[in-house]
Amino acid sequence: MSTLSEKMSKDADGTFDFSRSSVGHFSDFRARPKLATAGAVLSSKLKEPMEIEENPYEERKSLECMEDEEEKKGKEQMMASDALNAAIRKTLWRNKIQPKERLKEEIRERVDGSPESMNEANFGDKQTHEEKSLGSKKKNKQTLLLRDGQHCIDGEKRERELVPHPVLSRVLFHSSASSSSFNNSSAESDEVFSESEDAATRRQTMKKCRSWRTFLTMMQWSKRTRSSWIQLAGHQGNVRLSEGGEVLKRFCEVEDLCLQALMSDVLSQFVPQYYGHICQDGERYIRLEDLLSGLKHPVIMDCKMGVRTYQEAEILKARKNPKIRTDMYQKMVKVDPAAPNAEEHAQTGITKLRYLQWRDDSSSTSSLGFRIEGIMTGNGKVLRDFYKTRTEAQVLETLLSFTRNQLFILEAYKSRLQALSNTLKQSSFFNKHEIIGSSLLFVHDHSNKANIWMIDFGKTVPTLEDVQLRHDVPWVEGNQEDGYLIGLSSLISLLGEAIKRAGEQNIEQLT
Ligand SMILES: Nc1ncnc2c1ncn2[C@@H]1O[C@H](COP(=O)(O)OP(=O)(O)OP(=O)(O)O)[C@@H](O)[C@H]1O
Ligand SMILES: O=P(O)(O)O[C@@H]1[C@H](O)[C@H](O)[C@@H](OP(=O)(O)O)[C@H](OP(=O)(O)O)[C@H]1O
Repeated sequence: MSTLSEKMSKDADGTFDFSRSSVGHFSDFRARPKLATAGAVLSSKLKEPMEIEENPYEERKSLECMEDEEEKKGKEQMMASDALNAAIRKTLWRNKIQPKERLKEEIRERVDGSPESMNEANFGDKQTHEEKSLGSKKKNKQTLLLRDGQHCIDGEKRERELVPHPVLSRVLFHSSASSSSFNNSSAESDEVFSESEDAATRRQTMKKCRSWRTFLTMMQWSKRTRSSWIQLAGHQGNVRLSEGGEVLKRFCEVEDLCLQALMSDVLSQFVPQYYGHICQDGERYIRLEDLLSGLKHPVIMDCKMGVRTYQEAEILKARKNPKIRTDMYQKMVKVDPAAPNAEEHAQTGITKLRYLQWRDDSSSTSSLGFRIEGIMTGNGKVLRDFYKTRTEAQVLETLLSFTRNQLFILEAYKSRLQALSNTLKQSSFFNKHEIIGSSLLFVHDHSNKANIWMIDFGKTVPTLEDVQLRHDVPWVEGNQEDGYLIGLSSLISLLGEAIKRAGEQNIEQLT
């Protein structure tokens, strides 16, 4: 089995030229202060605004659409404005804060007219707005309000009924339906500007509308980066990106309940924002924030956490009703023809439990408490062959290749995991759940933005009343331990080792 660096070095375009990248980034690193937390690392990496040069045509086109000089000036000023840049950067790559604080911040932003409120609307807040809008506007379609306020649109091809911010909807209307500039006297405007508003207030609001439009134009550019969205691991076809930019995942009640609980837990800052459900063509989906949003050429790694990937219930099921799976036998033979025993060869089948246990043992799951499921490199190459990446040395090599020895990416990842470790200690969700088959999604891009998120709660279940999990002790049947913290501490220590190795290599290359 080849290591990741071997696989990468096979790339014809030489994208992964370690010597070049290492030297460059080392000097970068030396110039930066040592950053203590992921938040600090991230904010220090968010200096670069969106890559406007990516779509010069779009920029020109949108500028042409602006009719009056004032508007052009407004746009230029807005583009130069630090505040907007900060808002966009934050929108593209937010460093999450607690939901309550977020809600307060959003309310403030809405009052101030900041564009962020559009993209990062709090679930409850957005929901209320959607419901209100749905109630007040008589739509020509049947809208069913489901439990928890989620809505499901019947007989309609649209993905969801998202009603944006009132001012924003006006901007959308104007920018999409007509190329004319904003017109105070239009019927549309009348809905936005109440009769009691004086001219000054109107002017003020118009200014905001323009900033909204500028923001939307810039969001259009960021949308371009979506072509690099990918479902890296898991059941293929289970997860996809909607037209509206949300991640839609096939509905699973177990996962849905977890996500709901997580939104009000301290762990929410490590979990994609959950927006409820949607029904589409008779299929139900969970709506999630896209963690790759705004990233150009994202580099991703999916690590499945824990010392086992099967629930105790699956053991009981396998004993009671052993179902022989030919597909799993075939997958096993493909990786290791010698893995099945004589009986399994004879029946050309194995049970799912046998397959999952074999997967755990031949990868680093059983020994290190996590395994690498897949990696997408910056040039879009997808690597999923980590079945036999088991030892610390193999994982370390893979981590170095994944990050291309970039010290500050490694540092940011390590800090983020340390923050996760601290937060897990305070989390009541973590305290009360057995977390099986959940992943950590590592994401960074060429502009040095990096983050790690918890995803996939399809096999995460509440523990029984009398069970108190530690998460850091070995599993024996019946103790329900998942070994999540074993995996986390292995990852942290391997990242520490990778930082050391990358530093040494950088020094070697400099001397
Ligand atoms: N919110 C998200 N934003 C961006 N990408 C995501 C998001 N959620 C999932 N993905 C992508 O989809 C992949 C699979 O996600 P997930 O693990 O939730 O699916 P799954 O089918 O339940 O997996 P499994 O079969 O391992 O249980 C991830 O590796 C990631 O690439
Ligand atoms: O990654 P691999 O080697 O392809 O193996 C799959 C992986 O273990 C999934 O986690 C598992 O789904 P669950 O997590 O839902 O159990 C799936 O079982 P399935 O084929 O029964 O869906 C396996 O096929």
